[in-house]
Amino acid sequence: MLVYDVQDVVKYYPGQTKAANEHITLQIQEGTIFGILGDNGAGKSTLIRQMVNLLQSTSGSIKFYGHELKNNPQLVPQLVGYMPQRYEALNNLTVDEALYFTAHLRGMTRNDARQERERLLKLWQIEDLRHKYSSRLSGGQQRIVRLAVAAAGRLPVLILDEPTNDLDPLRRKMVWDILRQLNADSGTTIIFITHDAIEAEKIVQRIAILHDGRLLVEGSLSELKQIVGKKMRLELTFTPGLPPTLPEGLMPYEVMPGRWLVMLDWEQVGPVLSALAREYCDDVRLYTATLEDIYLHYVTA
Ligand SMILES: Nc1ncnc2c1ncn2[C@@H]1O[C@H](COP(=O)(O)OP(=O)(O)OP(=O)(O)O)[C@@H](O)[C@H]1O
Repeated sequence: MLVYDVQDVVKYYPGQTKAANEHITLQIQEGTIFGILGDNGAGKSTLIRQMVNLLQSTSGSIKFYGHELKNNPQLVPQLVGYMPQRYEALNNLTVDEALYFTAHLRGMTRNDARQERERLLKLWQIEDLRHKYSSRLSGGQQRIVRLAVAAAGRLPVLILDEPTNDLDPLRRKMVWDILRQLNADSGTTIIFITHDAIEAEKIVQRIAILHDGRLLVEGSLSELKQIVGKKMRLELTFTPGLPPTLPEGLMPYEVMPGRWLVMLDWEQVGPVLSALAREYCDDVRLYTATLEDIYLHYVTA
C-alpha cells in the first residue's frame, strides 16, 4: 500500500521568487525505511513539512494513504509521529509527562499510556531523565526525548527531521538500531532526513536525493549503486604532504590531511595498487561504492 503519493509538488515561501522546492514527485510504500538526503537549503525540511501538512504547497498534490492531505487534516495527527528539528511545545513538561500525555492523546488508555511511558524510557535509555524538564536537557538528550515522543503511541508512520544530529556515536548507533527494530517488528514506515550518508546506509531501503529544491534521484540503495556503476572506492592514508603516486588521469580527493579518496573502475584497481609508493602508504582500503559516493556523484555533478 502507498503511504505517500507526492505529485509535482512546488513550494514558494511568501515573498520569495525562488521555489524552496519544485516538481517533486515521489511515492513511499508502507513499511519502507526512506531516507531524504541533500545539502543545506536543498528543500528537505520544506518537503517534510508539506508532507505532515504544516505547510501548504503552492501547487501539486500530496496523497496520504490515498487521501488528499490538505482536505483531510485529521489524518497526520492520527497516523504520523513527527519529529521536527526544533520543538518548543515540550519545554514545560517533564520527560515523563511528555511521553505519557503524547501516548494518551494518541488514543491509549491511561493505563496503557503509563506502560508505554515506561517502555519508551527503557528503550531509549532515558530513565535517568524522567523527572527533568525538556528545556533543561542537553541538545543530544532533547533529541532522544523528541524521538521517544515521536514513537509514543506506536503510530504506523514516523517522520524524523535529522534524527541523529547532536548525538554522540554510541547514541547514534542506538537510534539506528531502535528504528531498524521498529521497522522489522511493527512494519512502521520510517521517513527521515539526514546529512549523514555513511550512517544512513546502514538502515535505509530507499533514498531520495534533493539539491537546490529539485529531486535529483529516487530509488533503492542497490538501484542507485548500479547507477554509479561498478566503481570501487579506494581510500589511501599517506604520509601528510605527500600525495599518492597514481597512474596519470586519476584525480584523488584529499578528504583530510594525508587521507585520499579515489573512485576506480574495477580494471584500474590492479594497476593503481601496483603503482603505489608502498613506503609512504600507511593504509589502503578498497570498498564498493557507498551511499556517500552516490550522494557526492549527484550533488557535485
Ligand atoms: N520560512 C521561510 N521563508 C522563506 N524561505 C525559507 C523559509 N524556510 C526555508 N526557506 C528557504 O527554502 C529553502 C529550503 O529550505 P529547507 O529548510 O527546506 O532546506 P533543508 O534542505 O532542510 O536545509 P538544511 O539541511 O540546512 O536544514 C532554502 O533556500 C531556505 O532559505
